[in-house]
Amino acid sequence: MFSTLDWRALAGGLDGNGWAMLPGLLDAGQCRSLSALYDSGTGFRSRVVMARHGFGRGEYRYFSYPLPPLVAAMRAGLYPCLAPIANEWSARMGLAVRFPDTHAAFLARCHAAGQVHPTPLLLRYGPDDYNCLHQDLYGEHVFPIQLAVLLSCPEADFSGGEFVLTEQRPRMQSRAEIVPLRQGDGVLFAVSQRPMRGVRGDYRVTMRHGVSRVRTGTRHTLGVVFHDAA
Ligand SMILES: O=C(O)CCC(=O)C(=O)O
Ligand SMILES: [Fe+2]
Repeated sequence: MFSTLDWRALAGGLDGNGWAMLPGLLDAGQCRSLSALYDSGTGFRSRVVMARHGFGRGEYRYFSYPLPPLVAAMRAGLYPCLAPIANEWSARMGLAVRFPDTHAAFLARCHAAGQVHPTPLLLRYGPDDYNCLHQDLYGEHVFPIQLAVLLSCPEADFSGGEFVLTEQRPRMQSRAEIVPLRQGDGVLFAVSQRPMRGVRGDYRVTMRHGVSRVRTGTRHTLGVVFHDAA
């Protein structure tokens, strides 16, 4: 399903910048039907009001299993394309962990360690809502790349609310990047750490992501994390 994408270019973006765009991953109808699930409130295991936890302002809901077919297909379909990149990152960072070829095998590992709760989620932001810079870590097992898809249409449905990534290199101050997503665009990005080539070999950089303040309207996002939660 995703094997026809230009994975050399995508791996180049992930290696170089810590993120890569998947333009037009979902069409407008798919975006609308996923967004509509949010308010229907069915098919979710929990709802989080971000302000209650100091995560920002806005809310999100984690899907329950079974995931909506489209979400399940993206999670299982992207994983095998990402696992080789994740394995190269592990090797370059001197980590022992290696990721199996299939998402089912990786989930079995998560589940055996007690990480059994599904992590794909829908987020909803209204005026003045935002998402603090964070990392989606849910236990010992971490797949180092995740996906977010913008379901709303910038300028038509909302203004502000930009997807922000920061990268912190050892002994240096953080730098930020904005990913200019349109409706249906996906962004693959590093969950927490990735290797960066330096003159004396690879070193680790720390990534965080968040969303700047929504000025007007409503913004929905789909988040797909590949590890499950404890
Ligand atoms: O709403 C967004 O664009 C970011 C969502 C997020 O934090 C995630 O998908 O992990
Ligand atoms: Fe996140």
